Amino acid sequence: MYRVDYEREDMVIRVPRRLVDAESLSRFLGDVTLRSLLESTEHVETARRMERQRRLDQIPKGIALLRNPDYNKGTAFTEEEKDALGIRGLVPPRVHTIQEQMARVLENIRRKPNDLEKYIFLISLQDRNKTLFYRVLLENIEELMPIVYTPTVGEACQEYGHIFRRPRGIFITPDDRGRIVSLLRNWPHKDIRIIVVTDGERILGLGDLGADGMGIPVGKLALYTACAGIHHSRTLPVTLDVGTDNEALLSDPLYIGVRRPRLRGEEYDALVDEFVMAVQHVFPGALIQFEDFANRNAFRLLQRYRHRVCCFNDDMQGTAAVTLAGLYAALRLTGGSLKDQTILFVGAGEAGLGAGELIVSAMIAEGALPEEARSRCWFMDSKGLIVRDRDDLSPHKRAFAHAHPLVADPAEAVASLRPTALIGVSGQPGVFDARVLKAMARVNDRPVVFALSNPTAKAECTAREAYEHTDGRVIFASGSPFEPFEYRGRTVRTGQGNNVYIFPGVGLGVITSGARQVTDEMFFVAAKTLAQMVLPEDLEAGMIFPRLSRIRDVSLRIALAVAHVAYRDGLATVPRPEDLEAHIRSLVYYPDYENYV
Ligand SMILES: NC(=O)C1=CN([C@@H]2O[C@H](COP(=O)(O)OP(=O)(O)OC[C@H]3O[C@@H](n4cnc5c(N)ncnc54)[C@H](O)[C@@H]3O)[C@@H](O)[C@H]2O)C=CC1
Ligand SMILES: CC(=O)C(=O)O
Ligand SMILES: [Mg+2]
Repeated sequence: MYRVDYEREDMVIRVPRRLVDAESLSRFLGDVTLRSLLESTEHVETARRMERQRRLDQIPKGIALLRNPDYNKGTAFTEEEKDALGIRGLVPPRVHTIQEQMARVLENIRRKPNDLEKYIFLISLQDRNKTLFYRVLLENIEELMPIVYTPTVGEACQEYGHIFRRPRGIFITPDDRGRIVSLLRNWPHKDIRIIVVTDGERILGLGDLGADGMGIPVGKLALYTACAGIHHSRTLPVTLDVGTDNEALLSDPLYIGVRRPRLRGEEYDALVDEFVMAVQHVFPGALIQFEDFANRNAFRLLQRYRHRVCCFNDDMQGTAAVTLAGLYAALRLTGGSLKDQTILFVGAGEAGLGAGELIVSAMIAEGALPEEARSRCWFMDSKGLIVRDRDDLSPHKRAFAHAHPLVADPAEAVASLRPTALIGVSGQPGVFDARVLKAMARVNDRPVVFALSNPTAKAECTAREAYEHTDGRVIFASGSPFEPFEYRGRTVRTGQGNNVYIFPGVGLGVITSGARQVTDEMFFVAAKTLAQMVLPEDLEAGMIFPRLSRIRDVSLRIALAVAHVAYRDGLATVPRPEDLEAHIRSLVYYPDYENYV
């Protein structure tokens, strides 16, 4: 009897010994791909040959191979492959290594006149050769993340219709009601584990970009692969194109989306509901990440689905975890405990309130009473401080309304509340002006200031401003990266407080354990793990997050912590492997060329 290990790592099938010849074995196996034979007798060679032939049969041949980004290797096909796959003469004679190809890619990128051109080049590479795209991204993550992700992805979304080359992901419109299952079935890959979905209404801090927001799910999923090693064929970007209220887009002849005002109310909810249920049907158990929905829908959708399906909202929960991690790391510099901090959020939306709730739980875990914990988190929105006397507060905001006079000026709020940490999630550039920063420096030895709004142009202040107006005493992080700069004779390198440190690892932990739900506890352990991974030398240099070059390790550790929670809390559906870490490691994809012959 053979023990056969299939592509679905959790499946072992017993093959009866009577299936001695390749043909009957092949019939028995159907179209499942045989990955390796672990135990066998005299038929190992036959089965291996059969597997090689089956693999070769799957691979497109001739010019179709060079046009297929899943299989294309560009100039890296071997001499044997050129003959076996019918491409001799269709590629140049010289065979390059992937390292040589990466050098060419980097030379091209660095030659581009601006970041948008770099984005176009990189996305075109993703269209031609995915292995090379992900390898270059992985090995040059510090240089290239600002291109495929914030800030450049924001500019790319603003120009999406104008720079459009090839479609990517699935677009679902109101006209698709009743047929979303069939749209999902059109996707070429069948084993989807992670879906990032947006309706484009709040793309970063840039507002309603309609269907052009597709750049965000595409970018986030590229990071799932680069940062956590989740194979790209298991990911799916989705845009619910429900129209846009952005007049400039509606009148732009090159806009790619449906030209209609945004769908609202029951019809909107019904479309989202059909989508979520269609995912359960076509890709059962896939993790759905809600991304960049506007405030008015985000809270409601998370509430509706978080206990029913495997999903989370990245802007609320992912951002919450990275913010909490930043605070924990800052405490390693300032001393003291979280429950004794006073935190002022400027911005009381998805990101701010999500972070507030997680911080309250973390303070309670340290022994604070719930009311005590809440009283340490203060919020400002566009109308000023969130206080008890206001009668315009949503229930989410009211949970943080404390007794205080209404103050509209953040500098005044800082002077009055004396926060130890100031967190910007308002999407309003310049809100942390010299007065605000100086006020923070007056009431703290080491003021903690996070300007988390994206993209860079929306940051509440720049890294340099934060240093200059606090005599260099600030502990700073920003949602989008700032270049290192010279300050009083030393090079300051600040950290990026962005949910990219969280969602890839959480996703990896969830899909490897087969978690049925994504819980707040998972984000809590993700935050703790992330903060622990900040090295003393990072802190020394001014960084309260690990260098991005360590992101794969960070994601792996977070995945492990998240999977532990899934097993401990009875949420896992994959049997617990003996060695969880080895199991997760074995599933991590490293982009390298496969030998086809
Ligand atoms: N660094 C990161 O990982 C993340 C950053 N963000 C960024 O955070 C920003 C906000 O995102 P969401 O919370 O989802 O948006 P949201 O629309 O839900 O909330 C924005 C909040 O800012 C408030 N606000 C507007 N103008 C203000 C002003 N002048 N003063 C004080 N408050 C003001 C609004 O009243 C609202 O409460 C965006 O720029 C987004 O890119 C969001 C998620 C993750
Ligand atoms: C980073 C992110 O998710 C945002 O700015 O929306
Ligand atoms: Mg987002």
